Amino acid sequence: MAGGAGRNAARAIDALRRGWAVRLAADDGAIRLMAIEGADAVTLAAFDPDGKADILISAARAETLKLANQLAAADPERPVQIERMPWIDADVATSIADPVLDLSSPLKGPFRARPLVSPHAAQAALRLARLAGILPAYFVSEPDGEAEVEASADDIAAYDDAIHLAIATRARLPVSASETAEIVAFRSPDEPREHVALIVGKRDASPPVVRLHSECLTGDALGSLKCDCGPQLHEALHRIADAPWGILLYLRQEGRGIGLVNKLRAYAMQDQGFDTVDANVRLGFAIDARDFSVAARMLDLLNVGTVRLLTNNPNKVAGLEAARIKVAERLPIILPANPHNERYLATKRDRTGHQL
Ligand SMILES: Nc1nc2c(ncn2[C@@H]2O[C@H](COP(=O)(O)OP(=O)(O)OP(=O)(O)O)[C@@H](O)[C@H]2O)c(=O)[nH]1
Ligand SMILES: [Zn+2]
Repeated sequence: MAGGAGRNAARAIDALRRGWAVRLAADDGAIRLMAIEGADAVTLAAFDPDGKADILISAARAETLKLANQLAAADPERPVQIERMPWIDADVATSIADPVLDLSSPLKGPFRARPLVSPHAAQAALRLARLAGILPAYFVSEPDGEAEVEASADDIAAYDDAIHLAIATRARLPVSASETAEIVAFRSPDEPREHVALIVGKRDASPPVVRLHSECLTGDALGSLKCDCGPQLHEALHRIADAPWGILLYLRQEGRGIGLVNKLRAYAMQDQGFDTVDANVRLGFAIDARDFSVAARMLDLLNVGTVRLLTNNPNKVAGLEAARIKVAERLPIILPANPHNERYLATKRDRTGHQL
């Protein structure tokens, strides 16, 4: 989709992060949005001088706000529009948007749900929030004639499609696990995240040992003990180095695809007692927002059709196979727990199907 669609989605992401209005169109209508995250009295007055804009949130957030009994069909994918009350200013809206604040700012209410103007545009809006790495919560109004940033639900749906990903460059990269490794960088004209592959060992006809590693700044770079990412990354590199050959794909899917800031919000929720699954859901995201077709595309570009996959996650196997990469073997990668990640690992085992 290089070109128009990518440009529209990129502009919409940029606009939302800056607190600017976006007009989002779908086959069933159009809406005008401003992210609640970062909104203040001034930006809100500019977006909505009459104080009439409603609020758009995820179904999960609506449930926490005790709106579930007002929803026609309890569809977890369907966003919920809350009627704007005079007492909902930018600060109250922020407490509606951000579940991390629930303990410190008990919620006002009651809230009233209203029919969605355009359910498809509203759904695209929530997807756009994940792509922008912001909370899925907006001020929403009917579009007026003003020229604004405009995007369509189709633009948003196509945004992180890996189809235009290509190899940008490659170079020798000696690493502690292997002095002869080669790094390959991938880039897409459609979106800014640059994925990399580290190829270790001498390529032969056997299927390589492959690790799909999703970015985790806290675990990979800071030595976080809350997850198993850092030790898994290093173990994977050594296991690959011990094999005839292999590839580590470093995927820029921070926080299982919700971005660093939202992951840290999920951590704040975990500080309040929620587990990793409930924290994601309460924020208004899927339990796992990753799409592994990007990894399949990278393997295609490296002319690899069959892999031996280092993972405990059956969804990674299924994701590759759905994208026509054959997984000849799944190799477990299990590391000892520590007191800080015990519960996280147990949740992966008990609630997300990890084979641990
Ligand atoms: N949203 C969210 N993301 C997290 C949390 N803890 C870790 N992550 C992210 O989860 C991802 C972990 O990815 P992987 O280790 O590749 O995948 P996995 O699903 O655990 O599967 P394995 O291949 O078995 O390790 C990284 O993107 C982390 O940033 C959390 O509590 N919340
Ligand atoms: Zn991690």
